[in-house]
Amino acid sequence: MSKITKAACIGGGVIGGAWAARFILGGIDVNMYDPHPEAERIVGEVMANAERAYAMLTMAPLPPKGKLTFSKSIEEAVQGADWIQESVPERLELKRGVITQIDASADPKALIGSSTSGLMPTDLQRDMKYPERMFVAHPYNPVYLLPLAELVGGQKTTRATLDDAKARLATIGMKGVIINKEIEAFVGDRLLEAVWREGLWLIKDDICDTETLDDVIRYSFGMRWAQMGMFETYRIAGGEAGMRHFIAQFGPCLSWPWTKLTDVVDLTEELVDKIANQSDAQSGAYGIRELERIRDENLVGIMQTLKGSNGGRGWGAGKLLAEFESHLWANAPKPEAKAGKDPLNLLEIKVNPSWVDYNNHMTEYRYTQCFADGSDALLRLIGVDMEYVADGHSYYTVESHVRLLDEAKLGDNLVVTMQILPSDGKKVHSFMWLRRASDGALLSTCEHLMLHVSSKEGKSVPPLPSVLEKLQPLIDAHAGLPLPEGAGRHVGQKRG
Ligand SMILES: NC(=O)C1=CN([C@@H]2O[C@H](COP(=O)(O)OP(=O)(O)OC[C@H]3O[C@@H](n4cnc5c(N)ncnc54)[C@H](O)[C@@H]3O)[C@@H](O)[C@H]2O)C=CC1
Ligand SMILES: C[N+](C)(C)CC(=O)CC(=O)[O-]
Repeated sequence: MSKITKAACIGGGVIGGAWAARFILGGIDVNMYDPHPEAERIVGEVMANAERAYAMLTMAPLPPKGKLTFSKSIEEAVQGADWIQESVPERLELKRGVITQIDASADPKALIGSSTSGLMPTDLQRDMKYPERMFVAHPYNPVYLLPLAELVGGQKTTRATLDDAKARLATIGMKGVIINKEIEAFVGDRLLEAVWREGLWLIKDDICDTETLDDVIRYSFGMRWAQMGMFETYRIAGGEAGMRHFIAQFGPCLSWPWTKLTDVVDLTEELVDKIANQSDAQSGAYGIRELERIRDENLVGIMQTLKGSNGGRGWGAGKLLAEFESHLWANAPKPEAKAGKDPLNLLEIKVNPSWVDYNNHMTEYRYTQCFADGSDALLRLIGVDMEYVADGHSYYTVESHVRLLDEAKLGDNLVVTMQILPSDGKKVHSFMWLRRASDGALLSTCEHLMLHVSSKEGKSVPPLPSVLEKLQPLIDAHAGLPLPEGAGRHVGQKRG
């Protein structure tokens, strides 16, 4: 599969900095050019928030981080890059000049994406020598978490360029959506501008203030839109008769009309003051980076929930996250099952902010998650991968007993180790320990029982030989070990 091996980011503000973070956390080296005197600080702060977000987002093994280098010119930045992302301010002349400069210095085969929110790619590629490789890759803020990029070609862009861009974006967890025809503001910003335009009228006309307007969005259709778009949502709203009934009922309202969409609000100084003051009253208690972190935690939670939706198959951005994680696992170095008398070292995990509860320590079900992920790590070790599961074989957990012995705190690095208790492969009985990495303190234990099943036959069966030949040496190596303290306990039994 084609991938991005080296990227250049031209412009490192809100969007360019976050593109750089997406590339770097995807294991890609980035050359950045931005003449802003504080570009390194700004990109560094975006990078820190992005790393924090990824630690919450996924347990899958990210590749080693790419290297970030600041360049002194566009010419220097684009050397060796096979993906160049332009993210300079939204002014046609400036962007066209920058893109023409990139074109003149870059490898003629390198792809050149523009982050423009609405300019036409045909206008941007006008002066290029190799315009066929230039397109709009319009992302959404924050680029390191939101996976969409609208891919829009100009008159001289080839279809192969757009297909290639889409395939490469998939390797960094992004969904490239190819837009059929070029149009100002593409699809997303056309929709957003309609809502934004109407919102400005509602504030100007004192129908509501900024906080009320935002509450209307976030307590209602904002949540719906994270998981289904407008058409799927309205299909459901049509009841059993679906979309046709919905249009029959609400179509006529469009001409009443309920919007002022054709009118543009005059952004007078008075209106800008009004909006800015209301916005300060609404959110001024938080700094921008703080708001970014809150936003990121919420987005991570939404994506993780969507990953578990639809009977575990995932939905929308959550399905994409699951596919990205499979890609990461498939590309990670394969762990080897080393048989020996020591407990198996299975997993290292960091306690992230969304795991901490009102008692200010890791909430109880996350202990269980650590052990579930620990037993998944054992399964990877013995060759139970997605292919094996797709073939109709798997292990199901049938029993587990977790003891909470000490508190895991925000930011702690945790380690899961395992001793395999007497088992025959069809049954895997184990004992796991969760320890704090810094001082080895024991925080929790779990006694755990899994059965190997044939999902086609709906019953427990022995594992296939390919798995048993990796598992048996581990079982044998631990066979003579004494039972760990805590194994075989019942709930409420005194320690000792
Ligand atoms: N902010 C947003 O929510 C989104 C913005 N975009 C698009 O991304 C692009 C950048 O927007 P932002 O990052 O928000 O702007 P920004 O103002 O945060 O960043 C622009 C950066 O470009 C740098 N710059 C200016 N001239 C340059 C040059 N000649 N060469 C290299 N760097 C130069 C500036 O120093 C600045 O750091 C725009 O096209 C915008 O429409 C796209 C999606 C969302
Ligand atoms: C406001 N904006 C036009 C720059 C917004 C975008 O382009 C996309 C986004 O992230 O909302």
